Amino acid sequence: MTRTILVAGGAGYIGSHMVKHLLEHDYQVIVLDDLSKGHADAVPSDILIRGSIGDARLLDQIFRQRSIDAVMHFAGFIEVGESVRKPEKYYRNNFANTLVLTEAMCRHEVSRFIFSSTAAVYGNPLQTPISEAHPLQPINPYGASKLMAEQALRDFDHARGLKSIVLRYFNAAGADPGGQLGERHHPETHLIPLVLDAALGVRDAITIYGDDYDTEDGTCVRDYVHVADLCQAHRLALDSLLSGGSSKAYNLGNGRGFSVREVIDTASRVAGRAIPFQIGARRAGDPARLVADSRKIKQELAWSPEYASLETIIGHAWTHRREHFKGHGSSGLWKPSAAA
Ligand SMILES: NC(=O)c1ccc[n+]([C@@H]2O[C@H](COP(=O)([O-])OP(=O)(O)OC[C@H]3O[C@@H](n4cnc5c(N)ncnc54)[C@H](O)[C@@H]3O)[C@@H](O)[C@H]2O)c1
Ligand SMILES: O=c1ccn([C@@H]2O[C@H](COP(=O)(O)OP(=O)(O)O[C@H]3O[C@H](CO)[C@@H](O)[C@H](O)[C@H]3O)[C@@H](O)[C@H]2O)c(=O)[nH]1
Repeated sequence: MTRTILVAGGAGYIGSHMVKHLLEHDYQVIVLDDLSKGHADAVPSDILIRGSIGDARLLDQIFRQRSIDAVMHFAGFIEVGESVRKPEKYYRNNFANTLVLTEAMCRHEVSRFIFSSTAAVYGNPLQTPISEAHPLQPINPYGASKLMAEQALRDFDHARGLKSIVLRYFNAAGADPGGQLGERHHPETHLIPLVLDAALGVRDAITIYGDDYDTEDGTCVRDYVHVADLCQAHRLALDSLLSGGSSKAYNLGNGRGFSVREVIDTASRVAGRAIPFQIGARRAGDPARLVADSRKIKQELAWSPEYASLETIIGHAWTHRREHFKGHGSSGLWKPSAAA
């Protein structure tokens, strides 16, 4: 039986890779995205509904018209620094609008939900690697807004039988191994695409945010996880819920940290050129080291990352970014005809 999945935020970076992955695995897909950050050309036009997860009437219409088996929820705002300056924006979109979505699901008896959460729910780690048992102590409104949504999901399960799998990504990175999709945030704040822009000469240099941390080379250490491996984890989570599995939360990372300097060195090797950098001040709110313990999802759902090497992650990002700046349209290189 073909299952139909509503992908909220499916025109964004991770969501668009997920849409492609689901279509390749014979799911029917409907994308709901308000295009506040996403790109219409990242998904097939015949499955895209432009609108907000905060629009209860639109949601009622969608759930009435289509028989939806599960919802994957990528929609949200993602910039930690902005969340500190404009907390209301994050609590409204990441928390309140998530509530609108889950309430609509309950009205229409759609009971399986996969939620994009983040390592930011842990705050400053008390120890690394970080397992799911680590205390949840976010230090910024972005992480707090995601944690509030997680808490609501626990209560919705208890009161309404909404089964959810919460996936806490560490640093999502890389691009579609087929080269058709990639990361296109505006503004881009993530390290790997910015480093590659410096390699391409699109920016003069990359600024390293602090080299006086308590790490091997003084720069921050992060756990980079390939977007395609995130997609695999989502599909395993979906299959678990569709076969009657219970609500869970899982970390997604490779369990190995790389410093900012190591990322720049690896990108230099991948791109075959020196990458100019300068040392800048620390960025507020950056923990020194974030590394995931992802054994739980490996044990329980048999998640098995295919692209764990940093070289591969950066290699795929490089392939996409180079094409993007060569002027291949807006890099919506994927023109599938698959329809829901
Ligand atoms: N990128 C990362 O490293 C990372 C790490 C941890 C967690 N996450 C989470 O993963 C999810 C996806 O991240 P991303 O990097 O793909 O971000 P993104 O900005 O590329 O994608 C988010 C998408 O959601 C859409 N959107 C936002 N608000 C909406 C609304 N109210 N209604 C409908 N659509 C809406 C945007 O237009 C965009 O297409 C986010 O929830 C983010 O918090 C990302
Ligand atoms: O120009 C830059 C950009 C970043 N960094 C550093 O590079 C590392 C990675 O930064 P970035 O790519 O911005 O990711 P994070 O701030 O680690 O946040 C990502 O990873 C978190 C989980 O680990 C998620 O919660 C966030 O949503 C996601 O954006 C950090 O130490 C930054 O200080 C720089 O030195 N220079």
